Amino acid sequence: MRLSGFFSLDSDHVLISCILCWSSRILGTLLPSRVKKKEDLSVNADVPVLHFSQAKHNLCSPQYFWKYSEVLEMAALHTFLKSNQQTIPGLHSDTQENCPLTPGKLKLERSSYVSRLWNRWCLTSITWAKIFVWGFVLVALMAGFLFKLILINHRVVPTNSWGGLSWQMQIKHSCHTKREGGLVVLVTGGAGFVGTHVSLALKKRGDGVLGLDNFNNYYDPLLKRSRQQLLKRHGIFVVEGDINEEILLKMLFDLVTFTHVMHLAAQAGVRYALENPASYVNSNIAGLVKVFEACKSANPQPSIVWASSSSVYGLNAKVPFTESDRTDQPASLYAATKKAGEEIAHTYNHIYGLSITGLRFFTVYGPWGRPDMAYFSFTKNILQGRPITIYQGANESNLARDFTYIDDIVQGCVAALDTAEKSTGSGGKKLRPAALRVYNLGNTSPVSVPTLVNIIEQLLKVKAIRKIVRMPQNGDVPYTHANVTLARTELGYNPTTDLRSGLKKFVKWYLSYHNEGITI
Ligand SMILES: O=C(O)[C@H]1O[C@H](OP(=O)(O)OP(=O)(O)OC[C@H]2O[C@@H](n3ccc(=O)[nH]c3=O)[C@H](O)[C@@H]2O)[C@H](O)[C@@H](O)[C@H]1O
Repeated sequence: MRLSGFFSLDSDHVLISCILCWSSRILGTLLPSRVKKKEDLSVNADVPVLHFSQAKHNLCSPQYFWKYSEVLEMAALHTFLKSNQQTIPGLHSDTQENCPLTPGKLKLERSSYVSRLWNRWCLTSITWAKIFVWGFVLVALMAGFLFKLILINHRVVPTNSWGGLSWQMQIKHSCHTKREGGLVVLVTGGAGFVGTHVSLALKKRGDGVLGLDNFNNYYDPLLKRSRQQLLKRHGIFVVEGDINEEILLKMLFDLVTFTHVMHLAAQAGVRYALENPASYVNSNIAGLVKVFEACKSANPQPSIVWASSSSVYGLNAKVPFTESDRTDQPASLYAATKKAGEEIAHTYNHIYGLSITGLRFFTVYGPWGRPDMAYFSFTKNILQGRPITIYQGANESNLARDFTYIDDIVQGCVAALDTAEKSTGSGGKKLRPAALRVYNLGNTSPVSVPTLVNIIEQLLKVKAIRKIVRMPQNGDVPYTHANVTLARTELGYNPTTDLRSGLKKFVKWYLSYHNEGITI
């Protein structure tokens, strides 16, 4: 059972504190029977456990009292007795004089019923009943602690997922290269749309590939499981875990010397940020930092290629979008987190010498795609005879996207990995300046959304029921168009698939996937 990371949880601190506190109380309850002589009853105002005999006029005969962490109560009693010209037999005189109190400010109040019951309980001598009750409380707390320990370990270390010889063997096997100078790549978001395609492309040419995916339910996890099966058939293992699990990342980096990290795990989707903003911060910012941290600490450090987005151009009106254009007007939280990612990349490059390449993807589509995207949901709804909603911009203008086919994107990703310079840090320190790059990966020919629908209708041979509405304030931008000159020059990137050809392949996959009886 692994304990690392466990004790950092606040609730556990509380639980452990409870156990210690109640253990001391139990011991304390059992001890008073041994405190019999007056000389044992000196009070130190600095010590929270107070023993003193009670003044004659108060209640009945002198008895032994003791309390916990109640300096104020003692002080209040002291004030009361002083103002009534009383002393407390059994207390050292200097303690009576030096009590930390301000006469007149505190009032002696009659203790509560529960408190009196508690005192009476404490004053009785040791009994088997008392031992039994306290023993029971202690055992219950320990049981709660152990139960939580098991639960947390179950969550952090799913029995069928992390650790063990077989798990390590699968990782090693998946990372095995089959060509001279082959890359060893950790693909985060490995069971995602782009992650699956990039992993397959790398594996096919003989690189070692390990996937990492949390299989979250942003869209149907069954599709991710199907992609995982596909990857498995090609010898690619996908570790089930989140990029925010630092322990897992450390385990993977300890186990494998990755030459590259293809970081594709992210919270995607522009409009979903209105529903679940925290997931964007968690994955696209916190998760990105965790990945960079793991890479920075690795020795040797891998080179990193990661997915930024065309959405960083935001409200930029200048088209086509070029890498040097302004990106300080994000229209959605998704865009803002991707922009933040680019700035974070700059920091890790600057401080730690990580070689980092950001790729701004332009509305990627194709087989095994994401069901939340328009081309996918339109296909599904048209086939099911359900209406589709088409957004329009100002003055009834059509929205348009530089839809980019997955194979072209894969080509750009692989080229970015191949051309990435090595990171220059070691032992968490930069030794010399490292490469920091950003490229547009688009198709360079925007198509309007109604045209997209026309093509899908023709391919499906089914008419869409169109519902045209004014674009809501949901983070959408009216138009995207990539200038890919830089990627063309430096990566040899060359998109070749037009929207009709790409959608044809998508529809073919969609129909065959559903004919196999899998529902999305
Ligand atoms: O390039 C990116 O960086 C992003 O690309 C993608 O975002 P978008 O370009 O918004 O793609 P997508 O949702 O397919 O909507 C396409 C068009 O259909 C319109 N649209 C959408 C839904 C609908 O019901 N109706 C509609 O008209 C809609 O208004 C839009 O005009 C990725 O999802 C995102 O993760 C990110 O990678």
